[in-house]
Amino acid sequence: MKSLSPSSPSAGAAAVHFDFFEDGQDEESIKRVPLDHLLTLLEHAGRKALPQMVQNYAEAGNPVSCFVSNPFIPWVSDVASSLDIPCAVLWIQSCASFTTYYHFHNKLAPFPTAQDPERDVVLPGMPLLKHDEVPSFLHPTTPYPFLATSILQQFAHLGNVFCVLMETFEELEPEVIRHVSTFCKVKPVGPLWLSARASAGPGDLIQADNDCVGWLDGQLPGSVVYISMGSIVAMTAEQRAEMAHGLLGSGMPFLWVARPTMDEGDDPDLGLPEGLEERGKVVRWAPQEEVLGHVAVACFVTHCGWNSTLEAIGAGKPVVAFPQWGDQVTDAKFLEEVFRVGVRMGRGDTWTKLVRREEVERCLREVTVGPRAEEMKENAARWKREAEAAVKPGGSSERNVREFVEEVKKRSVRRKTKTATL
Ligand SMILES: O=c1ccn([C@@H]2O[C@H](COP(=O)(O)OP(=O)(O)O[C@H]3O[C@H](CO)[C@@H](O)[C@H](O)[C@H]3O)[C@@H](O)[C@H]2O)c(=O)[nH]1
Repeated sequence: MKSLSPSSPSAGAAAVHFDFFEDGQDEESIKRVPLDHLLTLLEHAGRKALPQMVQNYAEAGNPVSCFVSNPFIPWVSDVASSLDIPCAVLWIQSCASFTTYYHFHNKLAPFPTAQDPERDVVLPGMPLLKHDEVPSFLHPTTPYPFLATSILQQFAHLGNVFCVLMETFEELEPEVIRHVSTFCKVKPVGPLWLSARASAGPGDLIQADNDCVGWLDGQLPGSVVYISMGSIVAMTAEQRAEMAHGLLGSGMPFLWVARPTMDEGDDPDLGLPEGLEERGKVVRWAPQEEVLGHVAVACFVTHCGWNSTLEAIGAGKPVVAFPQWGDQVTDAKFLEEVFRVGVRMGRGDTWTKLVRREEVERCLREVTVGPRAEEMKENAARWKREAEAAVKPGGSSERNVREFVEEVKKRSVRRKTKTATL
């Protein structure tokens, strides 16, 4: 990866400036590194690089006043402490997931175990979670225990951070936010994509296929299914075939973000049924926020990554929830049963299960036709209004961002005073 200096042109547009450090890997070798080892490599390189980057910024006249880490890089708070710079965390999943991980880490409630894998989980401020609604990395059968280890380290580092910024909003998860606030300084500041749009526009590292917006312009209002599985998950060839036939069976036009799996490499042939593209459009990366905001889109088939979940909420679109792993299974429950804007297509960790074409078709019909679909549409429209209000001046998230900035400023002044008196 190329390293950029503070004065280099940044990657990403508008409000967000991306900076990079060397991880010692080239583009080919990194593909062969297992995911758990990648996190270790990142930590190793990051612990060395961050102090140097901080110094570079100071020398360029832009001293760093605060670090904001995310749940996969908890070691950042150690670096911040060693430099005497305040550190916050941006928790980029739901508050429901946060409290679940917190209770698991601190052994505050019983969770499914190898001996009792189907145990329900009861937590304060939360609806009951069935065993397949708990973030799947915490389940004894997970093939990705190292991801749980990595996320849980965040909770061991909570004492190092002065605030947990959360990508959610108070009106969306009121009870659980209230409960978490009793043991942790949490500030819900989302949906961040809505506030970024209102300020200067988001940055995006991946080039989107913008033609698909022109294609959407030619479709009838409320007619199109949008399908996307986020930035990590790709459907297997078998699942792609079932999805394709389900879409054909539904009779609805569609915009589908489809990529080969890691095992398939960069092969451009996705093996989709012939004639499929007469009925819809398949792209490798879409400008998702714009797509979800488009009047032609009727519903969103999503893997329920938390960003996609909040983008659906903020755009007011009903969803077919197709969770794959981790927090997505919890998000799917909330989308269906708490926010009441969607139906679940398969339960729990669907990573290794196949969802058949009939089920795809049934879910698409359920979310777009009939009284239940109307109710979901109304709920989605209400959440859109709530999300927009949260980030407007005076809204709950906007107030929390302002309070956070004031706190950083105060801490910065205190640090300067301390340095001056030494
Ligand atoms: O064609 C596409 C596809 C996706 N996106 C964007 O990519 C992001 C995807 O994020 P998310 O929905 O959260 O999915 P993942 O990329 O899979 O996110 C990982 O990180 C999330 C936040 O921690 C977790 O909730 C997920 O489970 C985990 O898989 C969203 O902002 C989308 O708008 C695009 O812009 N264009």
